[in-house]
Amino acid sequence: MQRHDSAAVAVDRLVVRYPNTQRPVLDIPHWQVEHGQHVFLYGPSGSGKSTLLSVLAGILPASEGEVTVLGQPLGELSSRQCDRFRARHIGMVFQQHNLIPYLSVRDNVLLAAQFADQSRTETLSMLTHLCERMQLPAELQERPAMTLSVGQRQRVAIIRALINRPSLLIADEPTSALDEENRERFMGLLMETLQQQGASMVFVSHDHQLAGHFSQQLDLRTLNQVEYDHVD
Ligand SMILES: Nc1ncnc2c1ncn2[C@@H]1O[C@H](COP(=O)(O)OP(=O)(O)OP(=O)(O)O)[C@@H](O)[C@H]1O
Repeated sequence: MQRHDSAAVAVDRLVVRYPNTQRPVLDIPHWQVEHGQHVFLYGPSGSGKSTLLSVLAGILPASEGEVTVLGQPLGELSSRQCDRFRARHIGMVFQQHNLIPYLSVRDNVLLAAQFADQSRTETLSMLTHLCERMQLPAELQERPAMTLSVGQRQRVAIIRALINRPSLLIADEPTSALDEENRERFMGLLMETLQQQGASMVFVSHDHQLAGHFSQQLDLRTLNQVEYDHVD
């Protein structure tokens, strides 16, 4: 099997079916994301965007084919190894940012950093640095996540995803709860931080106004050979 050590993501002959369903959701002959590339992935509701992100994150296994992330074929990992690989190398931000409401911002972030190879001191200094970059006042670190505004929580979710200096960031509609001004500011900060860290990103959104921030815009229908069910 061909290896793609030079790419951040490489997908070969990928087929994905959910359990108890015959028809695949994804059938992608080949797709590659280069290191440092930032991909804006779009497509109609039900076309398989979230499914593809789950496969890239190693949350959902490929039914057929090979998915290689940062040179590691995910199919070669046990589920425990896959969890560890994800925690160390992949940052994830979802629409539901899943912060633990009663834990402080700091503890929410430290929880995500527990699998990282960096020390607690390094993590805390990275947290301070990212709070500055994301324009979050330092005193917010002590506050329970539930006391933050939606925009602040979204920025904490990004900080949590970046705390382990991931090489790949996977984002599913992370800006959906933000107003236009906060969205633009959030995107600017995110892109700057990613560039600084040299990370790649696959970002799913329905909001085409954001597409200009990305090095590549990709309609999933051009990759996926499965006809999606129209629900719109
Ligand atoms: N757990 C599941 N079991 C069975 N089918 C599923 C499951 N999750 C998603 N699907 C189906 O897979 C297809 C793709 O869903 P997916 O959530 O990946 O689409 P999407 O492009 O992200 O949609 P949206 O833009 O609405 O979020 C849909 O037909 C959906 O019903």
